[in-house]
Amino acid sequence: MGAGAWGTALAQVLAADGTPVRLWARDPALVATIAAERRNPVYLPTAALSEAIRPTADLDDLAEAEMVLVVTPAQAMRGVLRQLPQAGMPLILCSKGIEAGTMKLLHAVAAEEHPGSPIAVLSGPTFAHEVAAGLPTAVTLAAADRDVAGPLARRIKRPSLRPYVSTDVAGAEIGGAVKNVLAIACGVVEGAGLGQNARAAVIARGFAEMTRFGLARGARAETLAGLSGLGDLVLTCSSTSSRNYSLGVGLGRGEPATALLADRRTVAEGAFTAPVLHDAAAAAGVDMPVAEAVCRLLGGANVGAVIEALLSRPLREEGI
Ligand SMILES: NC(=O)C1=CN([C@@H]2O[C@H](COP(=O)(O)OP(=O)(O)OC[C@H]3O[C@@H](n4cnc5c(N)ncnc54)[C@H](O)[C@@H]3O)[C@@H](O)[C@H]2O)C=CC1
Ligand SMILES: O=C(CO)COP(=O)(O)O
Repeated sequence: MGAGAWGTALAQVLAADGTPVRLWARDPALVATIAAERRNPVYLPTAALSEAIRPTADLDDLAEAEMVLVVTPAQAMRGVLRQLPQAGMPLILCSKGIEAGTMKLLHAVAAEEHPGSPIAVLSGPTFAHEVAAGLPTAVTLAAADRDVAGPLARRIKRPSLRPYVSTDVAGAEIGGAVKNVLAIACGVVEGAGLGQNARAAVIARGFAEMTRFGLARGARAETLAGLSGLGDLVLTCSSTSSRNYSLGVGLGRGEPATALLADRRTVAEGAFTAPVLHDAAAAAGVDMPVAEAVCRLLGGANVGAVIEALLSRPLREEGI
């Protein structure tokens, strides 16, 4: 469900061995193009798509599915889930974010919209173009019930896709949501020319923020230090393949956030997560200075002033 870069890549890795996969896109014109060209020229132009992928613009076509992978932008998830037939099939949430307004993690959103469906979360260091190309990738597959996560993991594993099972759903989600905001911060470091020492500092202190917030919201530290937390943080904080990192590079160069966001066709989730995270951290009484700095930059604050404010914070002991 969702034919952006990530939904298309997941469809491809699952269908590469001939497993039939329906790929839902909301845009019928994109569905027609994917069916005709066996490519998604808008969101994943480099990947040749398997004949086993059947694109559709009709959510009713998913009613008979063995499972549904939900891969819309995080803020669109509730609306699209509301239109999906209530067929009780497992839902695997692959998007990364926190719902604006409610501050809910996406598994809670899905459970509200589909109370009859088992819910799982798939998250980790996974650039879509690499997954579609069959390059080796490991992910966290989390569900509250191990008897849900285990069979799903066995069903989606492929020679190049290795799921690790977890029962820490909140931890798997928080890592993916928070790292997008921290990836913007690392992009800012590059764009502002602050050097590699500074980037490593942002990754390490950002991880401390992720851990503080995660623990406050019921996550386990070992999950945050795993694929869906630290693993994904390292990936997206060090590559311009990350849309979030690239957005940060622009901000660091002093380009206005409004113009950078208006220019994007693809989603940089961190820009939507940052203000929600700011509110959620305040509600949980958690200090998140790096995420807060990203929020200020997205709101139009001056780069130099934001960096100065971060560096002049009172000294503290290292640790979470
Ligand atoms: N691209 C990647 O490498 C990865 C992305 N993700 C996550 O997957 C989610 C989707 O990301 P991508 O596929 O990369 O996005 P994308 O930017 O490539 O495509 C977004 C897709 O969502 C659709 N869309 C936009 N608004 C919508 C709405 N209101 N209702 C339904 N569909 C809507 C667009 O038409 C498009 O098909 C995000 O939460 C992202 O953080 C997770 C892992 C890897
Ligand atoms: O989540 C991702 C890789 O795991 C993709 O990162 P971006 O959304 O920053 O491109």
